[in-house]
Formats: sequence, structure tokens, C-alpha cells
Amino acid sequence: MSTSSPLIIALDYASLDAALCMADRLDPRRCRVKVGKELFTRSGPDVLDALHGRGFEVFLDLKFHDIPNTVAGAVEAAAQQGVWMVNVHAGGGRRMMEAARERLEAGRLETHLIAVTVLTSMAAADLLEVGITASPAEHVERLAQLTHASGLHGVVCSAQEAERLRTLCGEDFLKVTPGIRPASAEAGDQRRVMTPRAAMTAGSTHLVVGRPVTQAEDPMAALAAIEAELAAN
Ligand SMILES: O=c1ccn([C@@H]2O[C@H](COP(=O)(O)O)[C@@H](O)[C@H]2O)c(=O)[nH]1
Repeated sequence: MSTSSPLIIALDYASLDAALCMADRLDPRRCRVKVGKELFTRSGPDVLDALHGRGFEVFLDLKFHDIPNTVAGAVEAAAQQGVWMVNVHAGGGRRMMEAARERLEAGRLETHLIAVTVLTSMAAADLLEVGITASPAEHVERLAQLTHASGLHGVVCSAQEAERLRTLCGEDFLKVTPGIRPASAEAGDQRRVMTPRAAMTAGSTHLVVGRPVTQAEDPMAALAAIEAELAAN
């Protein structure tokens, strides 16, 4: 089932049962869902079948980062399981990203392929520690332009960079933004955050929301509040 909602709910749970318990409260007409490293490592591909069976479009967020041949094979395997979106790390470079894209094209697989620029949990000091002297915004720009030139559909970035990337890479280039925090929510380990409405105004095409919904006392009320914030004039 396809949806026009920008919301992607991160199912960061430690078991298939817990993830499906949340999925059963969600409506695939009102959001997509994201399967990340913890859930996939615990459940394997069964979680994808279970979510597809419930009508959800699934973003498989495994952030592949390896040599081109290995990443191309992993992306192909994800796409053959019918996921709506899969990602790699842009830091793997142009040849890696091109190999992944070409593998999808060769198989006529229509899964969206995007690349992570700079993790939303990272600030300038974190980049410096790994030898990157550019600011997060500068480094995101560089990696997003490389991703665009490699022919991918878009990037994972923070909403703080979305406006600039809209100018650099165009409206159609996907800007999938985690680090979404309603005004009352804790940032936790995230460093480059934005509210849902500000993120959409800045040019995010999709909003990834995890703990502000999944760890809320009333997850459905938290989700409804985000939807209301997005719908308000
Ligand atoms: O740069 C990135 C890339 C991926 N993520 C993932 O998004 C969610 C965010 O969850 P919250 O609980 O809303 O913080 C999570 O699954 C991350 O693995 C990201 O946060 N930043």
C-alpha cells in the first residue's frame, strides 16, 4: 500500500513481536515503517514479510558500507525482498554507490536507493575526532553532491541541511531526515535535530521518527500530535 505521508516510523525494537505489536497499531495509509540494524539482526527477513503482509512500505535502514561488489549484492538482496527503500553510506564513495545503483537497474528493481551523509547524531566535534575538519553542513553538502552525481535517489541528512540540498540537488532528490523532535521531546543521542513542521518547511521529503513515538507513554497520541503539527496552517 502506498501513502503520501512523509512519516517513516522507526521500529527500533529488540524483538519481532514488539515491532509487530507497534506495527499493528499503525496504519499503512498514514505512514511507512523503518527496519534498522537491531530489529533486522534479531529477526532476519521475516520482519520484512510480516510488514509487507500488513500493507506497509518498508525502508530497510542497514546503511551498507563495504567494497562495491559486496554492497551491490546486499542492495540487490534487499530489493529482491520488496523493500521500498534501502541505503548505503555515501562515505563508501562513488564507485560503491554506482555499483549498487547499476545492480538495481540491471535487475529492473524499483527500490529507492539513498545514501547516508553525516549521521544526525554527529556534531562538528565528532567529525573532528575522525579527521574531518569540515562542518557537518559542509560535509553533508559534499557527500550529497557525490550521491547525486552517482545517480542515487537521495540522501539521509538532518533537516538542518535540507534547504541547502534542495538548492544544490533539486526538489526531486529525496531528503530523508531522522533527528526529528517535537518541541517537547528529548534529543537523546541526536545532535542535529528539528521539529516535524520546521523540517518539512526546510525541504525534507520524508521524516524519520523513532523514540518520540515508540517510547511515548501513548504512542498513538504522540503520532497524532505530529500529524496535527504537520497539518496545521
Ligand atoms: O543519520 C541518521 C541515520 C539514521 N538514523 C536512524 O533513524 C532513527 C531515528 O530514531 P530516533 O529514535 O527518532 O532518534 C534510528 O533508527 C536511527 O538508526 C538516525 O537517527 N540518523
